[in-house]
Amino acid sequence: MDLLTEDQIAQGLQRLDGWERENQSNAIRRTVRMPDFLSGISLVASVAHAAEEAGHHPDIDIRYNRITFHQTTHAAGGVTEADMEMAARIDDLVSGVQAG
Ligand SMILES: C[C@H](O)[C@H](O)[C@H]1CNC2=NC(N)=NC(=O)C2=N1
Repeated sequence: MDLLTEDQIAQGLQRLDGWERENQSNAIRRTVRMPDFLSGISLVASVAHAAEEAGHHPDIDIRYNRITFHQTTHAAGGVTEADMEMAARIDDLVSGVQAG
């Protein structure tokens, strides 16, 4: 899959909710704060199932109730359309459960 240009990434971010460019790891990321640890883990489980379905997987950092999703295409070495699609699926799942 083709890498997106920086302009394409910037345009894609405008259609997503709370995602930002992460230059160090050539990814996009979103941090979500959940009410507590276990609701964060439930969100991660929902995202994990969606990722399996899509065949495309976020890197996930869990710190108590704060979950950061990083999306990059390892095989391409950067951000692709598959990352934008997975980010949108994560947004849908977060919208269903998020407290703030
Ligand atoms: C064979 C399989 O499709 C690949 O290993 C997929 C799996 N999920 C993946 N997820 C992400 N984020 N990047 C990849 O390059 C990737 N590769």
